[in-house]
Amino acid sequence: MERQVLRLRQAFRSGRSRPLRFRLQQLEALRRMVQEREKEILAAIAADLSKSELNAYSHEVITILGEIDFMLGNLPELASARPAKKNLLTMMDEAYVQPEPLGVVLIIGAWNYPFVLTMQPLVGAIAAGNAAIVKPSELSENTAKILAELLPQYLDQDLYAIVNGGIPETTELLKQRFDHILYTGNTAVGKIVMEAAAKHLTPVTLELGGKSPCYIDRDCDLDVACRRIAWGKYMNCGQTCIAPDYILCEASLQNQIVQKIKETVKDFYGENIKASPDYERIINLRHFKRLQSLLKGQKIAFGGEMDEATRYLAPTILTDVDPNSKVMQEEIFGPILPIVSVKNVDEAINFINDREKPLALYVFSRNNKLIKRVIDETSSGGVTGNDVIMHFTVNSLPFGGVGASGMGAYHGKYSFDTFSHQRPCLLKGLKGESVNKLRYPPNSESKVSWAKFFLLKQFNKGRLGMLLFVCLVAVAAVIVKHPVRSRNPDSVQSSLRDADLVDFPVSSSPCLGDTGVSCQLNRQHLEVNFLW
Ligand SMILES: NC(=O)C1=CN([C@@H]2O[C@H](COP(=O)(O)OP(=O)(O)OC[C@H]3O[C@@H](n4cnc5c(N)ncnc54)[C@H](O)[C@@H]3O)[C@@H](O)[C@H]2O)C=CC1
Ligand SMILES: CCCCCCCCCCCCCCCCCC(=O)O
Repeated sequence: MERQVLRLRQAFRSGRSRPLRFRLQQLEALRRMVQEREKEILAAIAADLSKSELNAYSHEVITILGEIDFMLGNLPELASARPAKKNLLTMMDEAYVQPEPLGVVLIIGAWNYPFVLTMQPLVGAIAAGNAAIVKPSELSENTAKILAELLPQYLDQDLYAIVNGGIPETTELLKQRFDHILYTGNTAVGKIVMEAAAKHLTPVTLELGGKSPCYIDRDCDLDVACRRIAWGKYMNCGQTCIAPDYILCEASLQNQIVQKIKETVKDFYGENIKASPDYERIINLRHFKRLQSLLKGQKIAFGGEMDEATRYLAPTILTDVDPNSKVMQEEIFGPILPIVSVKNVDEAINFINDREKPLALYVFSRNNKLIKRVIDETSSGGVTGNDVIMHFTVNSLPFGGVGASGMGAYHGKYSFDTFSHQRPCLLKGLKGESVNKLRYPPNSESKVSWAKFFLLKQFNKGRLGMLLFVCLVAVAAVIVKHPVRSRNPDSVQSSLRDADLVDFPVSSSPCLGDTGVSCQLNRQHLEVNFLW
C-alpha cells in the first residue's frame, strides 16, 4: 500500500497531472471508458443491486456522463487564475487566486450507488489535477471488480489507481498520508476515517447519512406529493442516502397518504412487485435482518412482505409511529416509510431541530412561504421543496451534509473546489520602499494613521481632498500638454511603455507629509497610478 501511494506521489510530483490539456484528456478517456464499456458496467451494477440495466443507466451512468461533460465544458474557466480585489497598498501589484491540485487524494465509496459514489469524486479529483486512489465498497463487489479492470485501461496508471478490499485493506490505506480524503458511507466509519486523517492533518470530505425528514403540509396536492415521495423512497429499494427517511404530517393526513402511496406503488411496480424489473433487493443478509428488526412492534399499514432467500422487502408504510421507537432512532436505508404525526408545522420544525442535522430535508406544500419558513428555521445538508432527491441531480448545487450528516461538498464546481487549494498569489515589484516605511519599525502615531487610511479606508477628508486635487491638476496638465489620441484597442497592452509614463512627485505636498508618494500618469490611457 505504502509503495502504491509512493508511486502515485512520484507521478504527481512529476507535474504530469497539472496541465489543463492532460486533465481534459484523462476526462475524455474516462468518458470513452463509460461509453465503450457501458454493457460491462451496467451488468456489474445490476448484479450488485439486483437492478435492471435501464435503472443502472438512469441512476448511475447518466450522472457520471453529465459530470464529465460539465467538467470538460467548464474546466478551462475553473482552473484558471481569478484576479482578486486589491487594497490601496497593493493596487499596483498583481493579486489573484490560483487553484492548485492538492496532491494524492483518497476516495472511499459506498455500495449503494457504487459507480456514482466512486466515479463522481474521481472526475473532480482529475479535473483539479490530482493523483487519486479509489477504494470502492467491497459489498458491491462486481462494480469494484469491473472498475479495477477498466480504469487502468483508460487512465494514466501511475496517477490513478483502484484498491479493492474490505476493512483490513481500507485500514491499511488509511495509515498512509494523503492530501485529501473523500469518504462516503456510514457515520461510525466516518469517525474512523477522520481520526486516521487527523494523524496526518489530512483534510476530509465526509459524505455521511442520517434520517432525512419529509414534511407534508395540509395545503398540498397529495397525489403529486405521494407519487414523488414513493419514487424517492422505494428507488434502489430505499438504499439511497437522500431518500426521505420518514414523513411528518398532521394525523388527519395519514390515511390519505397511505392510500395514495399504495396506489402509486401499484402504478410503478404492478400487482406483483417481486416480478417488477424496477424494484431492487436489499444488498445483503445483514442489512435485510437489520431492516426486519425495525418492523418489530410497528403498525404496518402497507407492505411488510419479506423473502429472506432473495432479500426482498416490499415497499412498506408504518403509521402512528412512536418517535422513540427503534425505526426512528437510526437511518432506515431500506423501503420502510414511517409516518409520524405532528400537530402543525411548528411541531414539525421542532421535531427536526431536536435531532441530528439530516443530509436532506423535504417539504411539500402549495404555500411557498411555509416552505421557505421550514428552510429558514431548520438545517440540513440539502433541501428540495415539493420533490425528493432532485437536488442531487443539479450539478450547480453543492452536494454534502452538515453536522452529523457530513462535512464538505462536491458535484460540478464544488468537486473541483473540494480537490483544489485556492492559492492566494500577490506579486509585487521591488520599488515603493518609501511607502513601505509605513509598516517598518519604529512605529508612530502618524504611521498608524496612514495604515488606517490605506487599509481601513478611514479617510481624513482634508488629506484625501488634497490628494485628489493634486491628481486632478496632474491629469489636467497632461491633457493640455499631450491631447489623447484615439488608438487601436488591440495595441493598448503593447503601448504601456515607460515613455508613456509621466511622474509627478507629490511627496512634498503638505497633504502627504513624509510618505514619498508620487503620482504617475499614463499618457495613453489617462490612468493615474500612485507610486509608493
Ligand atoms: N452522503 C452521501 O452522499 C451518501 C451517504 N451514504 C451513507 O452511507 C451509509 C451506507 O454505506 P455503508 O453501509 O457505510 O457502506 P460500506 O459498507 O460500503 O462502507 C463504506 C466504505 O467504508 C469502508 N469501511 C467499512 N468499514 C470500515 C472500517 N471499519 N474502517 C475503514 N473503512 C471501512 C468500506 O470498505 C467502504 O468502502 C448510509 O448511512 C448512507 O446514508 C451512502 C451514499 C451516499
Ligand atoms: C425526463 C427523464 C428524466 C429521467 C430522470 C432520471 C432521474 C434519475 C435520478 C437519479 C438519482 C440518483 C440518485 C443517486 C444518489 C446517490 C447518492 C445517494 O443518495 O445514495
